[in-house]
Amino acid sequence: MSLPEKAFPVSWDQFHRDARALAWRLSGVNGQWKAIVCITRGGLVPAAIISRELGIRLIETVCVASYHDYVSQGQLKVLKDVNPALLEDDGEGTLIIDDLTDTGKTAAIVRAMMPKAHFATVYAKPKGRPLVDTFVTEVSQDTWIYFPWDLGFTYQKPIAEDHAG
Ligand SMILES: O=P(O)(O)OC[C@H]1O[C@H](OP(=O)(O)OP(=O)(O)O)[C@H](O)[C@@H]1O
Ligand code: HPA
Ligand SMILES: [Mg+2]
Repeated sequence: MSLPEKAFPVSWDQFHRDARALAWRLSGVNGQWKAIVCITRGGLVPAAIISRELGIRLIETVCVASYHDYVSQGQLKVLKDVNPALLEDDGEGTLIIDDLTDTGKTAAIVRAMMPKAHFATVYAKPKGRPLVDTFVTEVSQDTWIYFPWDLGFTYQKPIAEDHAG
């Protein structure tokens, strides 16, 4: 297993600001969303922030798992489908939320369930970007985003020591 070249660590504060920025963008897209479908587990945190900002109280989940460790993506498994009531009208008026899109495979599976829904993520990498309607920040494909719920405080070597032969 090889780690991606670049690291993009995100603090709670930064994540809150970025998720709020996503809510601002979404508020300009549609007056009123019927419901949020959040893709667990990563979509749970931005969905909480966006539901608060946009006053959306109907929250549904679709449970998808794929990454077994940091980098390698296994077979995608849908552990729980969306409530069938939300699949009527092909998901029109529904907002799908995830923390990020990377290869776009998760987005493609969930989009196929609700083709008319609006798909939004906080972060996007180039391969997944065409599958997302609204996002806030793009990072390169060779970057790994470290979310605050996966991090703890650790000692950081000075940059100069990293470069020393
Ligand atoms: O665009 P893709 O290459 O499909 O990757 C993006 C997905 O990968 C991560 O979820 P993961 O499956 O690791 O599960 P988690 O949300 O429970 O951490 C992330 O939260 C996205 O849902
Ligand atoms: O860059 C990432 N960070 C965290 N989880 C992920 N799942 C796919 N890509 C990523
Ligand atoms: Mg996820």
